[in-house]
Amino acid sequence: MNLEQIIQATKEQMPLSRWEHTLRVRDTAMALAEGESVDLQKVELAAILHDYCKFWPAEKLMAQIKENNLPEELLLYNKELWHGPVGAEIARKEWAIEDEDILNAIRYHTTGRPGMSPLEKIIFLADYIEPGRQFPGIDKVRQMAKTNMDQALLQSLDNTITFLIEKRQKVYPLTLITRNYYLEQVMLQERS
Ligand SMILES: Nc1ncnc2c1ncn2[C@@H]1O[C@H](COP(=O)(O)OP(=O)(O)O)[C@@H](O)[C@H]1O
Repeated sequence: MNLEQIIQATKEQMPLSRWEHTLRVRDTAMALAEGESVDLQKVELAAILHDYCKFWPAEKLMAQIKENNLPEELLLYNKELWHGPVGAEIARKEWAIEDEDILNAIRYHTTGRPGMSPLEKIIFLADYIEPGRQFPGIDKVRQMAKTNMDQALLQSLDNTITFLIEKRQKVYPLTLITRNYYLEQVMLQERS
């Protein structure tokens, strides 16, 4: 497995604007990783690969979900949720990435999950706050991410859930469970 080959192949999966987003996610993730006990090579690899399948056709993603026995419940929700879990399978099969932490960072970068590792949190937040993102409340999350990643996660999950409710869209239950988990974590931290 060679990073240059992975970079080239990833670039070929997406339009230039999404590749530029990927590079900003990598840079943001590397900055968030400062002072955290994470392997920077893993941060870079997970960031590069996180959107590998983002522009694959829905039929191809659907076939991969079935073929790899991924949760079929995903098919009942927004298509945007499919590329993370499929991306993790592709990273394992095409790029021989066996590191579960990297695979989980790719797998859960859109939905989150309770008990995320530092690497998973970094990729989730970097995707959310990279400098190309512009929406109300983003600067608050950027500030939080510098001092307390759990608080930043909670705020970004709250924002996403509120956004989906306002758009009258279904919320994937794992994201609700994740939000409740991080609310508890933040409340415990505030009490201690
Ligand atoms: N828990 C969820 N349930 C349903 N849809 C969701 C959920 N989380 C995110 N989404 C949808 O996915 C989109 C963002 O997915 P993401 O992987 O971050 O893509 P992008 O990088 O293009 O923002 C949101 O705009 C929303 O429409």
